Amino acid sequence: MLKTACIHPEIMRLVSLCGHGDKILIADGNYPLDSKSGSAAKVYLGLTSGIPEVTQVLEVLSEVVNFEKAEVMVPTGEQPPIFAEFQNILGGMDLGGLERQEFYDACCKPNVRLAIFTGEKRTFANILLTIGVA
Ligand SMILES: C[C@@H]1O[C@H](O)[C@@H](O)[C@H](O)[C@@H]1O
Repeated sequence: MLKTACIHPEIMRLVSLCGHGDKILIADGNYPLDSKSGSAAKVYLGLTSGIPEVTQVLEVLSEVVNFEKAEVMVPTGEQPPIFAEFQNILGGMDLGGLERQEFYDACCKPNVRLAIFTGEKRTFANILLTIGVA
């Protein structure tokens, strides 16, 4: 077993092919990943309801790559509590907010290189991350 934070072969391969400015989507279990992630490579990690959570995947990816920007899909009402968890994991980074359709559009752009589907049950628990320099 590898001693790296991430031991998933396909995710490690795809992340290693990314560079500064490329984007990675970690999506909740309700996100229409197949139709709303453009040409990004898709990894279906969701096993059952709630496993894994988006925050667990974010924690692991944050160990292997630097992120310089993070965007979330914002609902019309209250801000979901998971946004504070995202910020915490990302060392207090501000989150950019996109409306639902804007978020889908951003995720369909060619610079989104990897899209990860989780079993996350919480809604509006998607995060679009931009890779920074190492
Ligand atoms: C309305 C929103 O649609 C998105 O695709 C989902 O990922 C969110 O959780 C929420 O259901």
